[in-house]
Amino acid sequence: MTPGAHVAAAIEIIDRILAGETADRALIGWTRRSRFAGSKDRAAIRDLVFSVLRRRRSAAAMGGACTCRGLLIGLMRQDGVDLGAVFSGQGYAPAPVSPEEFGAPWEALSPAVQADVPDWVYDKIEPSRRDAVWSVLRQRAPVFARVNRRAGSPEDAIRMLADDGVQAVPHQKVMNALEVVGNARRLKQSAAYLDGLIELQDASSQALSDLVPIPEGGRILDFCAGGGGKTLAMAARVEASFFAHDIAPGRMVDLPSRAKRAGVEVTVVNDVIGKFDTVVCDVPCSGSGSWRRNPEGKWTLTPEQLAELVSTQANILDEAADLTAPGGTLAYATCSIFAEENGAQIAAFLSRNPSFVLREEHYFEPSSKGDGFYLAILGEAEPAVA
Ligand SMILES: C[S@@+](CC[C@H](N)C(=O)[O-])C[C@H]1O[C@@H](n2cnc3c(N)ncnc32)[C@H](O)[C@@H]1O
Repeated sequence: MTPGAHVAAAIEIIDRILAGETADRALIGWTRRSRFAGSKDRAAIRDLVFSVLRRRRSAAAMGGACTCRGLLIGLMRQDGVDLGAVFSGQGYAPAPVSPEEFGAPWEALSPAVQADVPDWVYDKIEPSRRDAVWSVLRQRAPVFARVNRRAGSPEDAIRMLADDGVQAVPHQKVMNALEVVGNARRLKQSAAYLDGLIELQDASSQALSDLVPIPEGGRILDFCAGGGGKTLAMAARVEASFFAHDIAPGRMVDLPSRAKRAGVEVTVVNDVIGKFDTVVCDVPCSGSGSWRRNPEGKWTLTPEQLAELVSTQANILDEAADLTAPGGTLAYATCSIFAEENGAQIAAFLSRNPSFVLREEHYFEPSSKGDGFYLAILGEAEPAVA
């Protein structure tokens, strides 16, 4: 396929997204209808679609309209692509661009439009963080893998991946993290992945899992386990009894097979009984720290939804506090960059639960080294001896 045909395909897919389909569904549908496209074509088209979703506001402004064609024109203008070469009208390429289709130049866009977030979201973080955070979230996310140290070393993983044509390098700061720098789309077919030597996991998510205190031989509960990314990362670190719970048990359906592949034991529990030495709450949140991976979230989040999430998080924390053994640890995590889901949520929890203290707090800003996350390590004070 030519670059023009890639753009025509992206226009078709974005048309469906604008009509209400999710990006993943629209991409899968296009792939099914377009058997002629090879894996490199599919990767190039996916890249265009996700770039538009990340930069939707500025692309619409520069392309003169929030239509599928306008968005692609705006994106290409931003990237300095020769529009005449791509929108050539030749073969499968889209029709040439007329001067009326040009929107505003980059310099004329407001800061929130350049940041590619809604106005109310733009104002939510302090001015000193805005430029760095919003510009990172407009970019493509790096791909990270976690090396399962029970199965081998980072060097083993890099070698095995290279044998399958996947290039990876060690992460500068996170011990068992690799950045996949070439042929990431082959990762899930690689022997290193299929044999349980690596898992796909963001580097900040790995760093956060490494910081949760896990006593050897203790009872550890992942209260919002979802797919189990953090459960598996913690279980790879220490010998302890791991329990996974989620209000939506269907989300944990792959966890037993993933645990088996990784050579660790995790018990899935629907009814949580007893107390635990460590309770981890990786709560549902705005996902704002990982919006470059899931860019649709930044356009669909509303202030009302955010308020509802904050209230759900508070309820989960209170429930999890009751499950924490005296002297135990309650770890609270989000992939959010907003204060009300992070530090302010914990301050409110501490005022409701004076028997807990804040032991550690970690902020991970979204960057080339990982997504945005927050972690609070809380401790339940030992009851005083009379
Ligand atoms: C951020 S995701 C967890 C991701 C997961 N820890 C991982 O690393 O892959 C949040 C999870 O919380 C679950 N959840 C929402 N409300 C809950 C509740 N009241 N109790 C337990 N889990 C809940 C959701 O179903 C969702 O799977």
